[in-house]
Amino acid sequence: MVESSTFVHVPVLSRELVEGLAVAPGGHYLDATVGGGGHSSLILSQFPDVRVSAIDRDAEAIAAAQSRLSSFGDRVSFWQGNFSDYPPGDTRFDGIIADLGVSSAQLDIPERGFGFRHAAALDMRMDRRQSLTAADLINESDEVELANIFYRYGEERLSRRIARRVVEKRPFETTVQLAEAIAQCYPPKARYGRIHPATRVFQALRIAVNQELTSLETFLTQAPHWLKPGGRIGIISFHSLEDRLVKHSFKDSDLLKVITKKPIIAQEDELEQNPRSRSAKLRFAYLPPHS
Ligand SMILES: C[S@@+](CC[C@H](N)C(=O)[O-])C[C@H]1O[C@@H](n2cnc3c(N)ncnc32)[C@H](O)[C@@H]1O
Repeated sequence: MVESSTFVHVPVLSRELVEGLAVAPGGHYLDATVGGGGHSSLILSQFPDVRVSAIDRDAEAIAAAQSRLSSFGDRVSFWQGNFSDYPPGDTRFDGIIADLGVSSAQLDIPERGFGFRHAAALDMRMDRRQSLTAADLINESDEVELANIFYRYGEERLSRRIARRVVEKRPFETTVQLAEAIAQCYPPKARYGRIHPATRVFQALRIAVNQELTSLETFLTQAPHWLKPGGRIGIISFHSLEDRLVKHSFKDSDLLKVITKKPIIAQEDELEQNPRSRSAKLRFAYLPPHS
């Protein structure tokens, strides 16, 4: 179990997310990706009479958020699982937020296998009750399948070359072994650029292992039904495929009306302080009061 002090995540677009949610006095909010509890903590502390139901599929994130939000007592409750499987029962929310992808805390804990700075087993499962790991995908998928994953989810130009090398060199056990094999597919100069050549493939593998896009698609079809009339939904995405799904599901929804025609992005001050905010896009929609 990870101590909450080691599970640190600086939330992005916090001000914009909380403002855009237009929090109602006494309201009940769903944080579908509580992570380290940053966004929920802001909502609970700024609005003393609201409640938050918090979801995360990662047990360590839930433990960290429970500890961070303990001072709010029974104003906050937790559910561990995929937001696409959430059972809201008869509860309807005044607002729903999701801040997609991986947290810096998950990336920074070597044993989780999301990063490649330290040697660790190729895991990458957000929910460790799931059996499929990154090692399974890397060591068992065929070459075409791997190339497709690297290209589609990582926009990796050398997807085929990397897939061929992976198949030649496998089995891989550790993150570092895989990162080195990927780097060797690049000319030496490119290996020392600002972004490590394995970054895109690692992102792609993570998205595939956790089936992030299918989970998001299911969530986007269900979440509008969990809102009270007038309730808002705000989603932060970090990947162009995710943002496209969010944009189209809001625009094409029979239930929702779009609030943000263009996505909200981070301001200069946040971009300087938190490089992760560079790719963040926030979109809002609402359920009209008389729907
Ligand atoms: C960017 S972090 C959220 C950080 C959080 N907003 C904060 O302020 O600390 C994303 C979190 O979403 C979780 N997550 C990603 N996909 C999920 C899904 N389909 N269902 C539930 N949780 C998910 C991850 O485990 C991770 O903890």
